[in-house]
Amino acid sequence: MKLSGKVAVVTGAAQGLGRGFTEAMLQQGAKVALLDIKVLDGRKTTKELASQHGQDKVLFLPCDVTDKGQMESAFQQVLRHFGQLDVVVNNAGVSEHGNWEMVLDVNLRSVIHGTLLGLDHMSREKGGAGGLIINIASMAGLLPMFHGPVYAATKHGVVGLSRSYGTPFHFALTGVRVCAMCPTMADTPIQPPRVASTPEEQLKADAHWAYVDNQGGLLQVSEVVDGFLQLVADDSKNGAVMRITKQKGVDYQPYGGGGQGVPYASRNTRSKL
Ligand SMILES: NC(=O)c1ccc[n+]([C@@H]2O[C@H](COP(=O)([O-])OP(=O)(O)OC[C@H]3O[C@@H](n4cnc5c(N)ncnc54)[C@H](O)[C@@H]3O)[C@@H](O)[C@H]2O)c1
Ligand SMILES: CCCCC/C=C\C=C\[C@H](O)C/C=C\C/C=C\CCCC(=O)O
Repeated sequence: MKLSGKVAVVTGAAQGLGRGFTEAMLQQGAKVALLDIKVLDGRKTTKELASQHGQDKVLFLPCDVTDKGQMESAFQQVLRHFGQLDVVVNNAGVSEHGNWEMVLDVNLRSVIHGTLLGLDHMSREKGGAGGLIINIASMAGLLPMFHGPVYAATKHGVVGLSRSYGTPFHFALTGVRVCAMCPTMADTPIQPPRVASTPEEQLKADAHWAYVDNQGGLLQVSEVVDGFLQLVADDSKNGAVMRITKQKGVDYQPYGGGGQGVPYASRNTRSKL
């Protein structure tokens, strides 16, 4: 997809990877709605981006992605403000912590909801023009993570969701590509400090940073953004799961076939479009 003239929604856009994706899309001529629960940071980021790219190119909407009403209202406001929607980036996420239900709500439930809203507004079968949904998973969506079992479970869920909506069966109806990105550890505020406040936390932090150092350090946000732009540009990628690591850079998780809905989509669904 060429981004010039397109409209995107990015959740968790106030900082980190979400800010990076937003900035990159603005540079390529898109307009972007930034959604985040951090209102002060979101406003500050949006102001900075507006001064570089133009006030008419950005819109900040305070939004807790776990609140279904707030998400629905945010999507409505984007359509009212910009008049169209072409790209949804479900990026907001939190790392593992004591409240596992909250990790599940932010990292998986809200991504499912954001995907369904994106499909509602962009699907050809519902009068939309088609589009692109990129769900930000993690290498923890493909590997176990000893200090993040719930985090890993949510990211595995994001990969399964994206692969399933990214099948020919759905694309024939919607014209919406759905893909997932799986970066390894990246240099954003989500990373824990090297020095923790309790011995138990220190044990985890030491193991975490030993893993990061052993992998060649943290990815820079720009390395993840480069992969993101490749995925946006390549219209042949649907249901694709992009990996980004220090060792191999950008590549795709290989999968066998199955569960694609191809015979049904080609025999029945396609002929109705
Ligand atoms: N940094 C990494 O190592 C890494 C690696 C792989 C995947 N990821 C994933 O990338 C995504 C972005 O992470 P990041 O590293 O930029 O982290 P980050 O903490 O810098 O940014 C996350 C953003 O999400 C927002 N957010 C959190 N909960 C929210 C909610 N309920 N409603 C709205 N916004 C909310 C935060 O306010 C923040 O702005 C996450 O899904 C994360 O799991 C991160
Ligand atoms: C001590 C708490 C660490 C919290 C780390 C925070 C966020 C990291 C998020 C990334 O999405 C994780 C990315 C890749 C990790 C994948 C597998 C790790 C395997 C090794 C391990 O178990 O640590």
